[in-house]
Amino acid sequence: MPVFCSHYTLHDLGQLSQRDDLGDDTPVLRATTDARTAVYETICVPLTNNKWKARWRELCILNPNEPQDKLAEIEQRAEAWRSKPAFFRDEVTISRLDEAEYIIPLISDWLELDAADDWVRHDAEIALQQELAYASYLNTQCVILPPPSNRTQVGSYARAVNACLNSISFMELSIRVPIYDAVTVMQVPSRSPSPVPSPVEPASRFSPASVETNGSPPESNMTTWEMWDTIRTICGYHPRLTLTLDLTPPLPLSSTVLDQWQAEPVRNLWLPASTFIANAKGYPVLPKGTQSFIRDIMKLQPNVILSGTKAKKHPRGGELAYIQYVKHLEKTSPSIKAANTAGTVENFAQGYQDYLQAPLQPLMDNLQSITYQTFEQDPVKYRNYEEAIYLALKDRTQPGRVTLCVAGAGRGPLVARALKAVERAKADAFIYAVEKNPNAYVTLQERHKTEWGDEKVKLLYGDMRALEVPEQVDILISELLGSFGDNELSPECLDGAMRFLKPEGISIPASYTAYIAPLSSSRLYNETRPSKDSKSSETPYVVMLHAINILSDNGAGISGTCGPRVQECWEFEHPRKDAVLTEQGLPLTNSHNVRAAKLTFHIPHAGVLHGFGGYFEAVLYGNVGISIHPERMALISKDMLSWFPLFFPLKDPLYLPADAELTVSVWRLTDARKVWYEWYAEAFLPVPTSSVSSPIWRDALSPMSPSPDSSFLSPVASTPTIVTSPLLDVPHLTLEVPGSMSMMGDRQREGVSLVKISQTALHNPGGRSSWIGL
Ligand SMILES: C[S@@+](CC[C@H](N)C(=O)[O-])C[C@H]1O[C@@H](n2cnc3c(N)ncnc32)[C@H](O)[C@@H]1O
Repeated sequence: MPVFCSHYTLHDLGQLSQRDDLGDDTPVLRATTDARTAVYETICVPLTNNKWKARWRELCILNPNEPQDKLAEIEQRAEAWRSKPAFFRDEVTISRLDEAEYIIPLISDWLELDAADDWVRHDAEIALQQELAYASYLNTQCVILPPPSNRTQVGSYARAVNACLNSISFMELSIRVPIYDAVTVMQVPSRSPSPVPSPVEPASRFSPASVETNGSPPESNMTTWEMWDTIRTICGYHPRLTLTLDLTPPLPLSSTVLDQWQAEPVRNLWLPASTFIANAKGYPVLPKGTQSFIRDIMKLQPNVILSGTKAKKHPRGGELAYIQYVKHLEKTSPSIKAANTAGTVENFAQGYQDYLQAPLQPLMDNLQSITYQTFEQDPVKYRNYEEAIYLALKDRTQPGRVTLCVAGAGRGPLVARALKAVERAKADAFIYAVEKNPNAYVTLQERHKTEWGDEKVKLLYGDMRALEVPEQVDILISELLGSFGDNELSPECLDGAMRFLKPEGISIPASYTAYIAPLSSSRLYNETRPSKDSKSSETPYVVMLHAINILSDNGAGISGTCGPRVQECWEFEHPRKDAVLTEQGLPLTNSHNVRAAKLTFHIPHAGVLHGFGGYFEAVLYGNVGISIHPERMALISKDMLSWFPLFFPLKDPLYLPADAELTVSVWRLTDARKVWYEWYAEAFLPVPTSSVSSPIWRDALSPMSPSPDSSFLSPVASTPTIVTSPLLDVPHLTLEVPGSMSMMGDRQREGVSLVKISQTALHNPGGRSSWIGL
């Protein structure tokens, strides 16, 4: 549940201090009582007051027009302060420990950590350390830092914050960042102390207004998200660095640009009364775009800080109308509603969001009963399997007894569903149930004795790749699927089981397909980063993806060659026709289960790539399937609980500018003992050909590439490397557009080259960090 917080300004506290009924209360204590009576949980107050601001300015911003002896005296005092920074009691708003209990302190917003002037930055950093040390002493959990305002000095701001993070333990530093691009570059910082006369050499600290003339960097047009990205990157993705997203600026027309924030550690939303508009009755409401942004971001459960609500900006409703309205948005947030509805994945996954789990190895390991029990809670998977078996039975034209085999029966739920389907189809059927887990086999024996009986079911104990079955069957049913389809070795196990399927027999599932999408998620990056364990960033994890953003869209990109937002890697079909078999009907090698994919994604907005989401979709029989594909799961197997996606991490984040084209290579590889995945990515930026002197043309298409038009050359040495769009890479360098592509603006593609801008390492070569045992 988000915590609601009321912002009190120094002016508000000043007014409270004038009240006759204050008694023993301080203004902060009274503000806390008032807010908590009015359904807020906490209050947010400036940590310091104008007395501190005046002292700091007096010490740190010198006026060169002052007489020399006065300047020398101030400098003495300033040095004394720098050597032992401390507050006087009347410079802080919270001087009693009991005042601090329900407080989120705001660090002084006039501190210019990003001032253009070196001295101002230097002294602002000392003051920041002083304020943070005091807030930490007060035992506050989180403080809010003012936003950077001078984008050319964001690096200095971030360096100072990083120094504070490393010197102060426990406390979270939350940077207030405007949600959208409303901050302008300031040649003269707006928070600069009072106007000062022109500078005198050499003491540049005399004047913050004198800056950014000679040799200063050009004005930056960073978006606010890029500004945040710079800060958190400089701070090394510090786990105690969070965001206070300021909703003061109006939102952009395109909401997808705001999706970036979904993947960030948003701790607080700063929501001023001025963002609200009055509805027809005069009550405060939010514009449509802001409503839907807040509903979406509620899945991160940020605290909501309401500001300026006492100012009577809107004719009706009073102060409480704002909080009531935001609470209504929270209640109607799709993710909160889903989380509160029994039977949904979101409800089932409570507590598992973004929690990394090692994928199961059901072939190598024997599963625990509790794991089977968790599978068996899934209402959708078994329903769809039953339906697929039922349809397969109904479609049969041959008369007589039908034989089925459940390969990998576990504790027997698919045997029970197969029996139900047989009953519904009124078929004469016999079922073999194969299982290699000796412990689950006891449960199977129990159910066989008490529920199923010899007439309907025969149990077979052993590995389906080696076991002999008394007769070939008509329908082979299995569920050996992982989050990426083939990652629990279904292809290898079913290769072994195909011996006991009749030549014209049916496999349920008939096929399964692996998909990936490029993801941003600072949380998952933090969990898998190499500093913890070098293997951790080369291991695919099962994870209920939550605070993430899929960076790609369905656009073809400027080159016209990008695929959809979530793309297919490869497919496995059963029964399969391509393997060379031994006399025993087993494949000679596992080469036919090797796969490779090279996929190109369009990245519409700047973002940081932290890894890939891995998903699968399976055709069970006919039009019955199961899917965790993010865009199709609701249509194919809504509320199916058995699989969370896979996350393929990257060791290092890869920054992608807007309109970049990302080429991702993934391999499924194998030797005699194991199967593993390797992956890497390259980023390209389309530029007009005229600006490219000599493009390096790509080689012929790789024979491994499943889709010829998504293949790129392997990286070449020089940086930046220039390659052409795959579409342009045809014999004689003529532009031949395949039929499906010809709709994409040829005008755009003509004259467009792709400049390579970055690349990741190859992850998990040879399966050195993660593999699945055969
Ligand atoms: C994912 S579980 C599914 C269990 C059950 N069919 C269900 O749907 O609840 C896969 C089962 O297949 C078994 N299994 C995996 N590989 C096998 C093999 N090569 N031979 C026999 N059983 C196998 C595992 O022990 C496990 O019980």
